[in-house]
This record gives sequence, structure tokens and C-alpha cells, in this order.
Amino acid sequence: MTSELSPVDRAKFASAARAAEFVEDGMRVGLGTGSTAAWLVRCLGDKVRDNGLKFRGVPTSTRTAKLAREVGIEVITLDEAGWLDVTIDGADEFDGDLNLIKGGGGALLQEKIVATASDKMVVITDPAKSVETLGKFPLPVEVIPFGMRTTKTLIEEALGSMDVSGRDVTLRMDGDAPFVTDEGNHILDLHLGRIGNARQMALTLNQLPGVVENGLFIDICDVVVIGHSDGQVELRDVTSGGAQRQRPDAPKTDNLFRDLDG
Ligand SMILES: O=C[C@H](O)[C@H](O)[C@H](O)COP(=O)(O)O
Repeated sequence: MTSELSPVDRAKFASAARAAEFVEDGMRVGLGTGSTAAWLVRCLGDKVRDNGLKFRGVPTSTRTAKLAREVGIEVITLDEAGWLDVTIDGADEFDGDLNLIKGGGGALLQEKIVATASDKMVVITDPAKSVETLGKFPLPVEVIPFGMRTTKTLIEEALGSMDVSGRDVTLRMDGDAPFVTDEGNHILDLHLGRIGNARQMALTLNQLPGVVENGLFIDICDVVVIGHSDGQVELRDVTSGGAQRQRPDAPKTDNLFRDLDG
């Protein structure tokens, strides 16, 4: 089947198929959004159908929920799940510390809530999304519709004192109308070129009234699975790019990623 795919889709499929191996019977799994995450959902649906895999999935968007149901995955809400064993999701960029930009598909808010409520976050991606410094991909910021122009001005003012190489802020459109997220909000895309201090950027943006969430995922991702178009897959964990991070209160999952330990 993969021979019919474009090289980019072969790479996405390779990473998704490898990450699907992390899902075991009985797990509660966050299901990401986007074209790479859609491959994951299809791979997991195949495992449910062909291998009798039994797990419950928490989708991060209405799109993912629809696809998950179509392929036979049992879908529950995050509140029903309480806590997740693992979330597997795509990303728009990742750096050497496995910090991410997400939200190219507008699902960053649910994605961040779900990933943060998980023992582990696995990102599935292709090599083109690897960057030294985050920011080439426009940073999505979810804002409430009320007073959106004021919020945009506040963001532009805040960017004035930040270490970035561009400062354009654009409203994401869907045809002639502003794009609307699953939570009924809009997205401002920040064209920054290079984000000198991503942690400070994330904190600064989230302090502004009207901002709901930003697409920077700092210290949330544990493992990046990079698929290549020839079917090869590389795994990078937090120890290969930066300090080991572990949420202090996170319940541990014993058998995940045991193959990364050796
Ligand atoms: O809002 C969308 C998500 O953050 C996606 O995971 C991200 O945009 C990557 O999507 P794709 O796998 O389609 O490149």
C-alpha cells in the first residue's frame, strides 16, 4: 500500500506505524490531530480490527473523533478517561530539546490539554519538521472572538520586546471568514522567523487577556518518532536532546518505551 503514497506520506505513515506499537491492551490513549495523526488512527484501527487490540482513545478534535469512530476505535472524553497512558500526535516543528510548535491544523488547545494529561507524549513526524530554533513555522495562538483586534494589538506590543526576527500577526482565514476552532475561537498566526526564548514567549502570550492558548509545547513531548520516506524510523527521546524531564506527579507507565532504554 505504501508504494502508492507520496514520499512525504510514506514518511508520515512510517512514523505513525512505529508509534502505534506503543499502544497496548487496556491503555487510554490521546489521539492527535492532523495528517500524520490520521495515519496513526488508521494504523490503530487496523490493529483493533485485525489483532483485537483493546484500548480507548481520547480524540483532540472533532475530525479525529470522527475518523477514530469510523475505524472502530472506542472513543471516550478526557474527563471519562481521567488520565492517559500516552498521547500520540503530530507537530509542525520540533527542536533539539523536543519542544514543539503545534496548531497548524487549529487543534492546539485540545491537543495541549490532552498531552499534558498523559504519562507520555509521543510526536510522530517527518525529518522536514526538525529545526534548530523554533519559529520558521508561524506560531498559532488561539484567541477568543470578543475583542480580537485588541488582543492582536496586545500581542503585537508584547512581541516588541521579544527576541524574534519577525513580528507579523495574521488572522487565520477559512475562505472569506475567520477560521473557527472546535472551541469556537479564532487563530492568530505569529510570523516570527526565529523564537529566541520559546519558554518566555509561551508564558508571555498566555498572560495576555483574550489569549486562550499558544502552540508552543514546552517540556511536554517525551519522544519524537521521525519517519523517513524509505520506511526507516528514528526515535529521539528527551535524553538525546536535553535534560531528562519527568512530571513529578505523573503516574508512571512501566512498559512504555522500554526499547529506548537499551
Ligand atoms: O492543529 C494541528 C496539529 O497541531 C497537528 O498535529 C500539526 O499541525 C501537524 O499536522 P500534520 O501532521 O498534518 O503536519
